[in-house]
Amino acid sequence: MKYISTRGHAANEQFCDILLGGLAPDGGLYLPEVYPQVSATELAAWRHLSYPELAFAILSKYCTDILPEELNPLVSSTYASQAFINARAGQWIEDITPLTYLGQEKGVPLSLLSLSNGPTLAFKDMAMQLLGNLFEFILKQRGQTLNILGATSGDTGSAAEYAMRGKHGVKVFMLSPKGKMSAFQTAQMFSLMDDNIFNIAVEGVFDDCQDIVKAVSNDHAFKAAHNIGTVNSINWARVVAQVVYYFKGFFAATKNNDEKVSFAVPSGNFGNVCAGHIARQMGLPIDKLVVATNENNVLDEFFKTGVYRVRTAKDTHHTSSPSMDISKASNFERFIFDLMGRDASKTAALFKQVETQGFFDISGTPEFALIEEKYGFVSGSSTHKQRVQAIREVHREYKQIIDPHTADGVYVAFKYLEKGVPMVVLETAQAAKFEETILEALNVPAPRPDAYVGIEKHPQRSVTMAANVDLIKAFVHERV
Ligand SMILES: Cc1ncc(COP(=O)(O)O)c(C=O)c1O
Ligand SMILES: N[C@@H](CCOP(=O)(O)O)C(=O)O
Repeated sequence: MKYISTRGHAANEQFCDILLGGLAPDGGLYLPEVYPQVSATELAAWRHLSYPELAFAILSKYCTDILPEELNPLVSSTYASQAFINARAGQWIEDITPLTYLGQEKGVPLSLLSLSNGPTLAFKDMAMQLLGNLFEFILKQRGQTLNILGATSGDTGSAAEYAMRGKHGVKVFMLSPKGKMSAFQTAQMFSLMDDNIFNIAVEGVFDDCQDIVKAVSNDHAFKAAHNIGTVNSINWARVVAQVVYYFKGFFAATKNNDEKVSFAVPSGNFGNVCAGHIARQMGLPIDKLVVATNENNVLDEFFKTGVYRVRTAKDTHHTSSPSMDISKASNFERFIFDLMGRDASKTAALFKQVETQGFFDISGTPEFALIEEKYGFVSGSSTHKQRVQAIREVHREYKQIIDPHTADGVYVAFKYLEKGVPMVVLETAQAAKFEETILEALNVPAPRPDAYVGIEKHPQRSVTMAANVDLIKAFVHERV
């Protein structure tokens, strides 16, 4: 399998190279040159696979430069490991992503696909645990080291740091927006004292952090001299690992492969729902992909109007679903590339316009007309009040405590219920990570795994820096 850039000016690469490289050298994002198709026979055979077996079946279509006998143990040691043991009840969750059936909403089966059973209690662990093992394997094979520069709005950071702790030859430099993550998320990252982990609190918003990561990656000389890699969903490996649970969720929500399922996906950087788009392109019978945003509704606005208008830091809201406080969704470019018929020059022109004018407008074009019909995308957004209401409702009706991001998904999912199509909401984090909002909604804290009781009181270590590319580069340079 070869990988191409959405901007069309980078050499085609193999999986292991783009895993280490992250952003393409022309500033684009990598995608496979074709999406492998899953035949009806294959889909029938996959229905009964365990999570590690399914992950291997899917990943072996993409990681073609890793021998199957090497990939299989990496995948099974990731998804059959102790990493997924602690999350809820202190037991290993064999399904890894269990589906919880909530009930019938307006005659439609409604379920939660629980993705937060990994070590940091958010869906990012699903891909990040695999990335940690893949990095270690490839770096050892090549005798190289890697310095990861990442951006987080709360969950990618801790998932990456927990996955890379103690990994030989890997250092992590993680940028987060100062004071904008929940107390739990902050403590989870900043209480790590490992020598290979550096937490940098940036005076700005998540988009400033992501811009810095992209600017450093686009400085090819610096990137090469400092072995810079990335763990954000800029990195294709993150997205492809997330494709697996759409298949698992589909099988769990249906009895046979003639049925269809809709997925509601709490969205910010568009990585999670982009994985759903890839699964659909591979032939998974997905009806709708429901993009749910919070008050930072850039994506909702696009899917409703065809105008993609990014916001400045000043216009980015600090909300109670803070991990989705994103106004420049980096993976969106992958979808636009597909929507534009994989025309890299059109894609590059649109994102050039975003850089220079802050928006593009494809309303009235034949491509925009295809979005729902051909690609199944619909969208909605929620406010703080609506999220709190959704948390209360799910607790009252179904006895489940959901986190505010999942609540965004539930709220928007209700608008797209369709007879005969089960609706699966992706549960993207455990409620314990957002105690303040849970207390506001339910007056009781969400249960926490033992390992996290009192984490906010642990000593913390981080440095604060201005949102300045040169300062961050100097910081990295001094430590690698
Ligand atoms: C808990 C949670 N929900 C939803 C999202 C949004 O996912 P994505 O950025 O892949 O759209 C994030 C962050 O990415 C998150 O941490
Ligand atoms: N919501 C994320 C932001 C980064 O997204 P990513 O999927 O591109 O890593 C976070 O919690 O950090």
